[in-house]
Amino acid sequence: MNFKFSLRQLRGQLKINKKMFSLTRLCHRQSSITLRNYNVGFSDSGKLKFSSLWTRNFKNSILKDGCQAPKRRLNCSSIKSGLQKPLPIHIKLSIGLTVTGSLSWLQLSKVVFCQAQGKSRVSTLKELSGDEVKFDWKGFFRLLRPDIWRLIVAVLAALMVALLNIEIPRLLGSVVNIVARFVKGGDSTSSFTSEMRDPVLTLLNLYIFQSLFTFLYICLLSSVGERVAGQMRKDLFESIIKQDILFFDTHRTGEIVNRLTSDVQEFKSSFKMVISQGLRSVTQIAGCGISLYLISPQMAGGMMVVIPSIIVVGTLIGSLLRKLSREAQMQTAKATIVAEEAISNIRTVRAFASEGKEMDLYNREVNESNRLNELLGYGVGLFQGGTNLFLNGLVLGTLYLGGYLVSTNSATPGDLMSFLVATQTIQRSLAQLSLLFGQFVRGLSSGSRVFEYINQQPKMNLSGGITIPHHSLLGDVSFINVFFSYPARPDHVILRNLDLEIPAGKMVAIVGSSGAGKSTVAALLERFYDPEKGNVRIDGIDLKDLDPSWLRGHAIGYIGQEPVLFATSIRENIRYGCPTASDEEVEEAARAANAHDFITTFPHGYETVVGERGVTVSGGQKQRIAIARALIKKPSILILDEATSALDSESEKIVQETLDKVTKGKTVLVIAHRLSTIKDAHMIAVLQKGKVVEIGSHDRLVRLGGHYWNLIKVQHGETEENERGP
Ligand SMILES: Nc1ncnc2c1ncn2[C@@H]1O[C@H](COP(=O)(O)OP(=O)(O)OP(=O)(O)O)[C@@H](O)[C@H]1O
Repeated sequence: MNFKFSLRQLRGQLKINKKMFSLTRLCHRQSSITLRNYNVGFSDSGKLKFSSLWTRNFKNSILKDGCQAPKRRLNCSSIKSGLQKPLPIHIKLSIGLTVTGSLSWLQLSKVVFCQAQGKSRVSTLKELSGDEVKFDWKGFFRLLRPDIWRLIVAVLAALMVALLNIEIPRLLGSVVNIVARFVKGGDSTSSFTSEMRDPVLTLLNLYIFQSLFTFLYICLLSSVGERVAGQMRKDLFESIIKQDILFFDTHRTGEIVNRLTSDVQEFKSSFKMVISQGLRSVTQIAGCGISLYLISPQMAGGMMVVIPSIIVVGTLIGSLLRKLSREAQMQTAKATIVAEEAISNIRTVRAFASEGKEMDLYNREVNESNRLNELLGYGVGLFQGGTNLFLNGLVLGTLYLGGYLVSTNSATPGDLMSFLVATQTIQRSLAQLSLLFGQFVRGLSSGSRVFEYINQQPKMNLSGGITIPHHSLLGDVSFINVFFSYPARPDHVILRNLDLEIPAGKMVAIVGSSGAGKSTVAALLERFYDPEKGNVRIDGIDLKDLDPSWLRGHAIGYIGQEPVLFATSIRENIRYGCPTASDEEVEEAARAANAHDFITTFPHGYETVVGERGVTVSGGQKQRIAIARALIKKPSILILDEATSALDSESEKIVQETLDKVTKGKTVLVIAHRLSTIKDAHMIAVLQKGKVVEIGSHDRLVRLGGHYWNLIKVQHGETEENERGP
């Protein structure tokens, strides 16, 4: 059994006791799933030792189920192991045969190694637990706290509306009784008007107060709902934007945006509806129930038998609908992700003439979403139709029973009227509750998804640590014995034992074949990730001790292959590098980046708004704006990650001249594909499989005739090939 984890990775990921821990490997092959649990210990020499604890094979039957009915869940409950505790394991097989699982017992290890179709990945327990995320009530009340008084007043107003409703049936009953009395011949001592005045005026007052309270609670609840949703969005965005780069490596943009938009929206609607209508319905049911009892205990008794049974049946059906609703929501999100990816990568889609394919893919997801939503609609329709039938039957029953009591003089026509109105109120409230239940559940699941991200703590803080004053920062960079794998693929070691020194003010180039790990070196210098072993230092200080926001905001300037500009003015794009920069400083940076001249030729000059993703400026111009953006923070260290490789030869020449000019006197790490651009570098390091295999000046490496020479030969061949043309 060969685990390709390094010891440090495991420790880092699992936060386990160093002596011993257990690890479960899910291995998915064509015909079976194997779960193997290992005890992992350390030999005297410090090497990892695995001893198999138990193995379970799940053969065709389970697999077939899972394959033929994608997304179906399989429960392999209570697999006993050699450990002291039973290990209940729940495996979820989803489409595409990705094996995930939620191993609730895993207190020792938080990471499960999954292998599916030969591809392996490590997932955190949280990731694996999927939709099992709980709603964070504490977090919710924290959001509510600033508006608690508004909420309390809103709740009281909603209660008042409900309480006033309770009195209405009785008053209507008394009105009916007066009418009935006058129909029979009336009372000679008083007139119809004087008899009617009191109940009618009271009713009118009640209706007016009800309207006022309704207005009050709706206004207050809307404002509380909006504020809570707004704060939720802010907290969510703050949490997302602060997440480690790993988070963005492992979550799709569409999924993240979905939580920020539809999930918050859904939660807000549910919140408002549940509090206003839910509270009102419950109070009305209770209040009208009491008045029913006061009017006629016999009829109220009959109702008390019927209503709880409706609630039980309603709850059962509601929980089925809830499951369906969650699936429908997830499917809708899936469709959004497909659309989002296609739209944001429209150029690639167009270049491959894949519009049809994308449409098919989207249509398929939308069709599935429609199917589930339609199914949900049928379910809800059936449920509501059934509830209506039942409740109307209830009214009819009341009329029948009440009519009988009136005919035997056990009740007055007014009692019957009161009873009917109260029953109708209860009926409406129950129907409302049945609707609300689905909404409540949808709101909870959306809220859980939002809080899941809000509560996710990044491992790396964005600020805090040492800052070096600008005048004393030399810009000496060193990589010392660095080992690194991307957290999303810990089994794949990218850098091993990397040693690299970039003396202050010098330029060091990294070359090597594609995938050798060149950009990874730059990512580590920007501290997007921490090395698993070894250190990256600036002026002898470990990056981990430096303030990351100072590091990225002041010390290092990055110029990449495909600069992304924001859809705002050129001035604001340059100022993005240093928000406090004055207009003069912006122009100074643009001049340094050879961008001022072309910017001033635009009709709106620096105020020209670049289109989405910077499409209104050419590649070379975009790159020079990006250079100005990097220069404005006056960094001591510059990273040029294939900064000219996406440009045509004319733009490349201009940008290269710019770069030659701006890099003078700075510590520069250049990642270069075109070797001709780095001939003058102080040092060239050849990277192969994450290791520096050759280092020296261009001349020295050419003389050596090794890896660098081979790269030059290959590139020379490519160039000739290109020049000759097809
Ligand atoms: N975010 C990531 N998560 C997981 N693996 C990654 C990530 N980024 C890069 N890799 C992997 O790391 C390896 C090195 O990638 P890197 O981008 O550093 O190579 P490179 O030498 O810069 O290649 P190129 O010249 O093609 O840009 C590749 O195998 C790549 O698949």
